[in-house]
Amino acid sequence: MSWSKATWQTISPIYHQIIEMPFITELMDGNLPLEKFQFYISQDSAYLENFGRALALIAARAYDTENTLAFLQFAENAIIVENALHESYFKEFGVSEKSIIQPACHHYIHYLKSTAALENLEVAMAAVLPCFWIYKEVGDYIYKNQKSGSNPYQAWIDTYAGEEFGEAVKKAIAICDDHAAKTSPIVRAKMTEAFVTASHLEYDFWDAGYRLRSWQTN
Ligand SMILES: Cc1ncc(CO)c(N)n1
Repeated sequence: MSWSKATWQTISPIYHQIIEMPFITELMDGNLPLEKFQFYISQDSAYLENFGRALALIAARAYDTENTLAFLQFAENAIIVENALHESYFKEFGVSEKSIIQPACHHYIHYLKSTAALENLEVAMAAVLPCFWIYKEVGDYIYKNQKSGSNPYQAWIDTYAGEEFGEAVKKAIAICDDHAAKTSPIVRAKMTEAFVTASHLEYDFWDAGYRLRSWQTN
């Protein structure tokens, strides 16, 4: 079995917990409170900027130009999506400019950046994979199961269920499988561990959005 198939089986319980989260079910039904969506997109803007930086770092470390190019394109795309958040969603949903990076987002982006900088390249690639793959699965799930009628979050839903994102996800999975096949069992196990950790952080990111989890300052 490929590394990616085996690893997806490992995180399957986390994925199933994610699609049952109130953030996801309410987003799907269109009744997620605006305040929660606003919190989420303001944090996701910071996330995407730093996800792009982690991807660019992996691009610089790649073993050949083909993989450098693939990760540069992923990085560029993360920045393009971040720009779209600013251009349309921030205005549409009344989100003000840059906000403070709150705990779940802070944890996730620093995990990705330190892994991209300090761990084996293969492990770094595995750490960023859930950001692609879980979003694709969640995007498709929401798209298929949404109620008919208007949903204020429709444009957001369409972004991640789209074909273009699907192609990028397939490519990222194939690159990880290729690297997993060529590396040692020890590094492969660390790849799996990184994928599991990032999957937990994906869960936590939505959970923080639903609970509006912020730094405690009193
Ligand atoms: C937290 C998070 N993970 C993954 C994606 C998809 O790139 C995103 N926009 N936000």
